[in-house]
Amino acid sequence: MTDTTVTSRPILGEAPPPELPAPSGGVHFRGIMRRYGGTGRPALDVADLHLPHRSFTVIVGPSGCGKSTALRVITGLETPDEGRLTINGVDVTATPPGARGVSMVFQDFALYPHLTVEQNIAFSLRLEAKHNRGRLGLLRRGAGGAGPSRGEISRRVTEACVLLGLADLRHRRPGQLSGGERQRVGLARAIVRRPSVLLLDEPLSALDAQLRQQARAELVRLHRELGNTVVLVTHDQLEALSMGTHLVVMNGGRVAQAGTPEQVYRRPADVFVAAFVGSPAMNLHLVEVTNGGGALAAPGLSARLAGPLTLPRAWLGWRPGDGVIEAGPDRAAAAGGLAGAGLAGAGLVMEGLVDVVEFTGDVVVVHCVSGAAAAGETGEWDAGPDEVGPARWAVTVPAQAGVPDVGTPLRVRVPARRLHLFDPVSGQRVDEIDDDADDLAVADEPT
Ligand SMILES: Nc1ncnc2c1ncn2[C@@H]1O[C@H](COP(=O)(O)OP(=O)(O)OP(=O)(O)O)[C@@H](O)[C@H]1O
Repeated sequence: MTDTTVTSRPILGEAPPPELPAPSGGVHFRGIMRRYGGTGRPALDVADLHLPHRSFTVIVGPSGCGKSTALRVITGLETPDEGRLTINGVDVTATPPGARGVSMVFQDFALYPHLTVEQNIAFSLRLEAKHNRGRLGLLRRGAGGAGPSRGEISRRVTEACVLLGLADLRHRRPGQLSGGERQRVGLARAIVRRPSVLLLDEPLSALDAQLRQQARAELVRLHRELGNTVVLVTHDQLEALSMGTHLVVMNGGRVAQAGTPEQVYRRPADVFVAAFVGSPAMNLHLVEVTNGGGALAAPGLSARLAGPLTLPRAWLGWRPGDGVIEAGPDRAAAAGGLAGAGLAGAGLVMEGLVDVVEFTGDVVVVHCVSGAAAAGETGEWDAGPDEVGPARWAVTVPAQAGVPDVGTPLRVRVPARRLHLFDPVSGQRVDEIDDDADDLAVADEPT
């Protein structure tokens, strides 16, 4: 993780870091705690999180993990019970929302239905001008005073309309716009104030798939053109991984991991992040550590490790896109607990039967079962949290590569550098697999 990304209190870990000088730009959470009702588990508990100046940070996490609370703390709509928030080096913890240089776009865009596009976009600037003139006692004298003048407002509104392709829609009301157009008005209204920080709370969730795709590209382009700091909250895996320069994964009010999308995807810090980030989700198997710590085993699964793993069990993870399908084993091997052939192979070998084939366009997701499930035994198929057994797993293949039939035995090999190991008790990552290294924890070649 680079200096410009983020540090945070680990989910299971030590005390927060000592006082650090605030990074000069961007948004910095320092020991921020927000507890609704003053008791119980905090909705937000962030020891040290820096969203760099001019970055595009995407925040993801399950429902209720504190994403919106984090945005509301940045806007000033929510005051933390503890800690400090700095924006571009200035402590704004006690600064009112309107004076922070922050704009927020909400999920429903919150447009005024009786105002035209142009009036909606100009609204906050007009309010600001009126407020400032009134505050300075200049209203009666009719002077322009502080705040944008009428000409300035008109210029900025025109600029925002052009930037977001709304020039021809200026005189329409929100009810006469499509969802995508409304979304652009919401954005125009936020950027017209020239915020140094732009917050987007699931702004694309109301759009259909095609509009969403266009809107994603528009947001990325807008960020490039405006050069401000953007923070976007989403539930969408594609948005999480594709849009931002930085990704923050939250869980239970805390930052589970922060880094570039690639870092988080390729080296999840714990089993929660591993399971949460990525679609289709990472395959995770609770496995026995065997052979003096040098191998992993479970029904339908075999892996050879380079260095000893000093745990009796581990969570083993691999992404569906990292598996390479080999010639299928015989049905008995797939059903019975792994095939001896796999033991001599590369990092991990999985064997099972094709259960469901999911066509998604260019890629096919092949869902497999192994162990008892593959043998057709009745009862509980999925391994519970304390049971060893890779009952179900998935591998993706290009559609043109040919799709295996349901019921076909399948053998999949996963290179060592694409394996992930986690402590079954703490959930923390325990391997040291490095994308750039040939091999660290798991042997890549047969030994
Ligand atoms: N005003 C409030 N009073 C009491 N509890 C609240 C309040 N607002 C939020 N919470 C609680 O704080 C926690 C975090 O809520 P928050 O809205 O930040 O989550 P979120 O990650 O944005 O969820 P979602 O993805 O569902 O929008 C939740 O447990 C929620 O129930």
